[in-house]
Amino acid sequence: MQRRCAVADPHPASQVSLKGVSAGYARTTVLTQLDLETPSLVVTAVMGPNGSGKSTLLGLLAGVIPATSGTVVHRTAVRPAFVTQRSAVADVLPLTVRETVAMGRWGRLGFFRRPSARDREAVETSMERLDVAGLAERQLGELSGGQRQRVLVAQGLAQGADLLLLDEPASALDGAARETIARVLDEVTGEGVTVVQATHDLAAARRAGHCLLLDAGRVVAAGPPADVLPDAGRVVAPRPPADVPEGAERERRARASGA
Ligand SMILES: Nc1ncnc2c1ncn2[C@@H]1O[C@H](COP(=O)(O)OP(=O)(O)OP(=O)(O)O)[C@@H](O)[C@H]1O
Repeated sequence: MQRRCAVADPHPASQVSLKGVSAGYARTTVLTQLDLETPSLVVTAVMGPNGSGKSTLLGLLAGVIPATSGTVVHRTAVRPAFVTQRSAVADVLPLTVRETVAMGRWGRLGFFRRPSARDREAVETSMERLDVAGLAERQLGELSGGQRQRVLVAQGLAQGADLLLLDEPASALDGAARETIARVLDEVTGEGVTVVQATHDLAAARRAGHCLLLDAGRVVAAGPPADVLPDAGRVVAPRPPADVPEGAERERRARASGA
């Protein structure tokens, strides 16, 4: 496989281009022969049923899961910010909210450099935007799931990357906090950031500029939400058990519907 970072991009409209990409884990191939583009400076929503490969795709875009074949071309060489639902480091260290968000700057600081005024400003601004500045001195471990989720998004934002990858950023949130995150994601696309988020939230996907629908590790639809989301019910609906042949399942449904 090839991972290339090009500054003079032949496809400036794409933040990341995948061609014939397969990827997965030690004994499992999850993503199969993916061809896709994530458009620059918009929010892309990645949807699909449980196990369809959304998190694996984000890991691939983040560079933490290698492609086993195909090419992955990033528009720039800047390291993407990757926000997962849990942070392994923050889980084991007794960190305050401010320290957790400041971890987003570590990649820029190197080991010995002290945070500059710009680093501190990025941390404070990110906390304010995600509405967690009032929690700055609290320990991360004392927060509710929704507060914690917003802190992790603030950490991703503080990194200052041009590609922000989020794995179900709103899963533990109430309506107001969802709105805060959705608004911030919209805003940052106007500030030079491309956003890709995996989500089961249809409202978040409708609001996105671009949608990718995955099923069983393949892209089954891609495009503007209005074109892609009518298919969401079909793909998100549970599939028949693997051992039931398709024809038998069709007959079972026909009998159940009285047809
Ligand atoms: N660390 C891992 N090792 C081996 N297999 C994994 C690992 N993580 C995920 N998988 C498998 O990869 C497949 C895709 O998982 P993935 O987490 O990418 O799906 P998803 O669409 O994000 O699911 P969900 O909606 O439940 O979050 C699943 O079959 C899962 O069991």
